[in-house]
Amino acid sequence: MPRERSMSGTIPSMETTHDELKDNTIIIASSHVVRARCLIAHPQTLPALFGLFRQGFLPRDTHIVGYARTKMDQAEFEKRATSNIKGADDPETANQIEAFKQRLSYVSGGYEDGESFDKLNTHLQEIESHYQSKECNRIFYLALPPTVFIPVSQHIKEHCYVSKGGVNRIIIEKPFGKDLESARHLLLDETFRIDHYLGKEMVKNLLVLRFANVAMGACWDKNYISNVQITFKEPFGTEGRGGYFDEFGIIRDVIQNHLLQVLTILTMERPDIRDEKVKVLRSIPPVEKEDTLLGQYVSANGKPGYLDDHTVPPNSVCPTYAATTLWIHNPRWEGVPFILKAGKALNEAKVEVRIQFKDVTQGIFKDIARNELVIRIQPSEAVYLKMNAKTPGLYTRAIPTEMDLTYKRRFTEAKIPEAYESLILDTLRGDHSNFVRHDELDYAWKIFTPILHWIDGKNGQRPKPSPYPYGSRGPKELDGFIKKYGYKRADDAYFWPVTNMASL
Ligand SMILES: NC(=O)C1=CN([C@@H]2O[C@H](COP(=O)(O)OP(=O)(O)OC[C@H]3O[C@@H](n4cnc5c(N)ncnc54)[C@H](OP(=O)(O)O)[C@@H]3O)[C@@H](O)[C@H]2O)C=CC1
Ligand SMILES: O=C1O[C@H](COP(=O)(O)O)[C@@H](O)[C@H](O)[C@H]1O
Repeated sequence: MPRERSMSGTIPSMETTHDELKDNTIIIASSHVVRARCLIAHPQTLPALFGLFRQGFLPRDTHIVGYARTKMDQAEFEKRATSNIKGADDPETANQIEAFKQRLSYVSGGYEDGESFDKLNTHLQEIESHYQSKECNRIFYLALPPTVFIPVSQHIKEHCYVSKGGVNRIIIEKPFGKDLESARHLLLDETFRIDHYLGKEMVKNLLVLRFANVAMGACWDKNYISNVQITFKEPFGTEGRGGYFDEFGIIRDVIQNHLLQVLTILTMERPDIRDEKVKVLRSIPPVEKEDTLLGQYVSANGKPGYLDDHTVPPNSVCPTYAATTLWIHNPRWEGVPFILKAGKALNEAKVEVRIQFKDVTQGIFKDIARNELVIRIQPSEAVYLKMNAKTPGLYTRAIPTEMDLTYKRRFTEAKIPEAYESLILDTLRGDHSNFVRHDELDYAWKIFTPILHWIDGKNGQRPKPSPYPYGSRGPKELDGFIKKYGYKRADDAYFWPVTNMASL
C-alpha cells in the first residue's frame, strides 16, 4: 500500500500563519493545456496561486513552473497563466499580476521520455541556484489525464525529485479511476489527492459546527434526525464538454467524490479526521438499484437537451441527474437515509446539506413544520435553522421561521477563500487532512462500483434515465423518491399562516 505522510489527523490549527511555511518551495503548476480556453492547468489553479501570492501566503522564493507539451515562449505562458485572474483592470491587481509574472516560467516537454524531465530538472536547478536557502522543496501539481499519472510521476521521481534537504510533494486531481479496480492502478506514493470540495469554506465549517457546539452535537444522530439530503444543482448542461462527461456520468463526476466527502464529514465521529471518515465509509454498503433514480435532461425553453450536444454520442443513456440513498450501519446513524442528489441543467445553482429532524411529539402541537438545518455550501454561504416560534400577539400560535446565519450579512468584512487557495496552502504546509487518503478512495469506490457497473451495462442492458426538462428541478419521480425516505416538504405547514396549539 502506498505511504502517505500524515502530518495531522486532528482538526488542523485554524491559526497557522505564513511564518510557519518553509522558504523556497517550487510549484510545478501544470502539465497540460486545457482545451477550450487554452489555459495552463485547471482554470482555478493559477488564480489560486495568485490569490495566495497577493495575500502573502506564498513562501518568499516560490517560483511556478508550467510544464506541458505545447511549445510557447515566456510571454505567451505569462499571458495564459494570468488570463483567468479576475479583476485585472483594477490598477492594484494589475501591479500584483506584473509582480506575480516574475515568479513564472515555462518548460515544454513530453510525458513519456526521461530526457524531457531531465530538461525540466535542469531548469529547476537553475532557478534554485539563486535561492539564499539551501533547502529547496518541490511540489508537482499534475493537472493531467489519469492515463499519464503513472508514467509522469515515475519520471518526476526519477529525474526531478530534490535529493537532499527538501521535500517533494505530488498533487493530483480527479478522476481517480472509473471504478474500484482502475482506481487501484492509480495508487501513487505520497500524493495529495485533491477533492476541491474539501477546500470549500462551508465544508470546512462542518467540523466546527458539529464539534464546537454542544447543542448541535447533542441532536446529531438517529434519535433526532429523520433524513438528510445533500444536493448539488447546476443550471447549465454539458455544453461542449459532453465527450468527457459521457464517459463518466453524474455519479462519478460529483456524487462519488464531492458529495460523499460532505457526507463523511457530516457523519463521522470526532476527529482524528481521516481515520474517522474511513470508518464511516466502511459502514456504508454498496448503493442498491432500488435506492437510485437516474435522469437525463431534454430540450426545453429553447435550451438544448443532453443529446443535442454534438460531443455526446447519439442515443447516449448517460445520466446527467442522479439521486442515490446511502445507509450507514453504525449505532449513530442506523436507519437514517442520506440522499445524495446531483444534476446538470437544473433550475438553479445550489449546493446544500438539508438535515430534516423528526416530528415533535403530537399532543400539544399538530401539523407543525419539522425543524430543518440547512447548510448552504454555495452560492451565498449560510447556515439556517428552520424552527417554530410563537407568533407575536395575544394568542398562542406557532409559525415556522428561521434562525439565520447568512455569511455575507454576519461576516461583512470576511473574504471567503477559494477552495484551491486553501488546499494549495495545505499542501505547502504538508497537511494531508483535507486530501483523500488511498483507503478512503478505495472504500468510496466500493460503495459506488456495483451501481456504476449496472449503469454502464456491464451485466446487461443499460438502464434508461428518466427525462427531465432543461431548467427543471429534475425527473418527475424526484419528489416521490424523496418522500419514500421520510422527507416531508414543509410546504403546507410552512406557508400556512398559523399552526395551533391543539388544546389551548
Ligand atoms: N441562504 C438562504 O437561502 C437562506 C434562506 N432563508 C429562508 O429560509 C426559508 C426557507 O428556505 P428553504 O427551505 O431553503 O427553501 P424552500 O422552502 O424553497 O425549500 C427548498 C427545499 O424544498 C424542495 N422543493 C422546492 N420546490 C419544491 C416543490 N415544488 N416540491 C417539492 N419540493 C420542493 C427543494 O428541493 P430541491 O433542492 O431538490 O429543488 C429543497 O429541498 C425561505 O424563506 C428563505 O428565504 C433564510 C436564510 C438563508
Ligand atoms: O468536479 C466537478 O465540479 C464542478 C463543480 O464545482 P464547483 O466548485 O463549481 O461546485 C462540476 O461543474 C464539474 O462537472 C465536476 O467535474
